[in-house]
Amino acid sequence: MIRVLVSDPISEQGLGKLLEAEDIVVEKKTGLSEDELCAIIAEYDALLVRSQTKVTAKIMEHGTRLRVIGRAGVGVDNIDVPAATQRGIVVLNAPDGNTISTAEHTFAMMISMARKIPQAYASILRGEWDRKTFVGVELNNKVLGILGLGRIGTEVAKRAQAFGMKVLAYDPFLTPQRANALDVQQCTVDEIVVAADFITVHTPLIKETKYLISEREFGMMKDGVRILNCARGGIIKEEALIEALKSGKVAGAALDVYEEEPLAKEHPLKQFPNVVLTPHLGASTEEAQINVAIDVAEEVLKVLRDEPFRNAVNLPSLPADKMKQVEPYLALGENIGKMAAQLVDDPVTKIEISYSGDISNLETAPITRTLLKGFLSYHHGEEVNFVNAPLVAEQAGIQTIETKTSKHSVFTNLIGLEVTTATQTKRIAGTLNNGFGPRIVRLDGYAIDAAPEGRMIVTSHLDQPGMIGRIGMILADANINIATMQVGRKEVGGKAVMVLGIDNPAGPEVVRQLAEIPNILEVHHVEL
Ligand SMILES: NC(=O)C1=CN([C@@H]2O[C@H](COP(=O)(O)OP(=O)(O)OC[C@H]3O[C@@H](n4cnc5c(N)ncnc54)[C@H](O)[C@@H]3O)[C@@H](O)[C@H]2O)C=CC1
Ligand SMILES: O=C(O)CCC(=O)C(=O)O
Repeated sequence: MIRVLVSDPISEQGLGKLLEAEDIVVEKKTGLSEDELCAIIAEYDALLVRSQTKVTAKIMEHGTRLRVIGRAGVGVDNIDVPAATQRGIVVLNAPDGNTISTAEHTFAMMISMARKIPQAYASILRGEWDRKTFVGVELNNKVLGILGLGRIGTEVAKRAQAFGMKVLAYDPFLTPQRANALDVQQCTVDEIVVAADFITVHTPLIKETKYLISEREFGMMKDGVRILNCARGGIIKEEALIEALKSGKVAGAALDVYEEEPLAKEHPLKQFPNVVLTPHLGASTEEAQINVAIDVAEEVLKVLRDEPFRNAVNLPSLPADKMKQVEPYLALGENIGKMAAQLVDDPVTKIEISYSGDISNLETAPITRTLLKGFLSYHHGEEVNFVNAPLVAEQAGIQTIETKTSKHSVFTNLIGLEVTTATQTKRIAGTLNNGFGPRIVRLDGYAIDAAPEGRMIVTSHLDQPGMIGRIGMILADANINIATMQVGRKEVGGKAVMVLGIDNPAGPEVVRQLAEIPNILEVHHVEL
């Protein structure tokens, strides 16, 4: 039985697909400490969290069965993603489901701040009827600066335009065409900081965005600027914001996220009457919580069922149609990798993977990963998977190079692998042949045509009379039946290769006898 642990409150309605699956047991245990999670996590194949559970390396270390961690939301800063990658655990998020909720919350915060709605409401509750203190400002004709024009930033821009605001935006991935289509003015961070009446951030918290708005930026801003953060605490430096509020430079701030959450009971941000604070509520709508739960449950189910999935944060993400195009090549890539691993005897320093012909137009990253997995798992075993294969290669000191050429050779598509060790270079190439399935078509530059499957004896030898007979005799004496045979050579009497498909395994003794045949240069037993 597959077991899934849900360790934060996640919409039950959204988890439907997981709850209905007959081969899956879903257990909900919320509010657990790190130690409590460590004690039980070994029983589960998947862990689903929102933002409360901190999924640490220690928890993953105990999660020996863990294959996937699903985050019902966007930010994965509560998950130690490098530790998950190292362990080959897929980390998934649900990036789309709470976009509108967070954009709407940003807008609710902007209007609340501009019109002092929370402050006015509190005064009414105190029994006052004060119509002077709460004079606000309009959004109409104001300049809104958006840092980070991704999913949420874009939705905020659209809403701001509907309110008559002029939108300036900075995002390193914003193209002039997209800026044009969204009717936003593309600017630098500094240009925005200088010109904006309102500034809102919608980036992830990463090295490049930590303290994106700091003392220097506050110093450049217009007097009376208003600041919003509904993304992540730490994009705006709180200490600098507090100083700018004290000096009057900043006329208002609206914050949903903080450098430390929950916000401390006595936090200095609570002393300002012009600051609106919410406790990380951007995604807290009924709709968003159902959406993110549906998305994450569907994706986790796919990982558990070995089906293609989309939203992994520690894997290259591919749209479903692009994934479909590369899927037929995955098994070929994995088998090329596995075969190469069994044809070299000493440590590998470099792996070069080349794609030529039609395949070069595809998103080949998943094929590269499966090929690396096939190669590395021969020595590293089950601990290497699709997620951690590039990392395992890097940690093993193997340089990985991927090249592409759209030129067709004899084949319309060709995956080539060149593996370099201190003493040799081994080359294998395979193709996906319409109607014939995957074939190995080159071995060390010699033309062959072998199905990458089952057990094989692969030799390199001098092309001399009697070679095939001698090899056949030794295999016959060991009661090993030859199912298929492929020989490749470039010239009569020169070097040649042979690939024999065999029906039963050839042990080390048989391989030793084969290696002793005169003019045999190399013999390998390969099992795919
Ligand atoms: N308050 C809440 O409850 C919620 C907060 N969030 C947070 O909102 C943020 C944005 O989420 P999405 O729009 O879904 O993400 P997204 O990935 O669609 O957009 C982020 C954008 O930031 C841009 N970016 C990266 N580095 C940048 C830099 N140095 N300067 C400017 N832009 C940069 C990226 O190019 C990207 O377009 C994330 O931090 C997410 O965790 C998301 C949902 C709910
Ligand atoms: O689960 C939540 O409410 C937090 C949402 C959030 O911050 C995110 O999705 O990045």
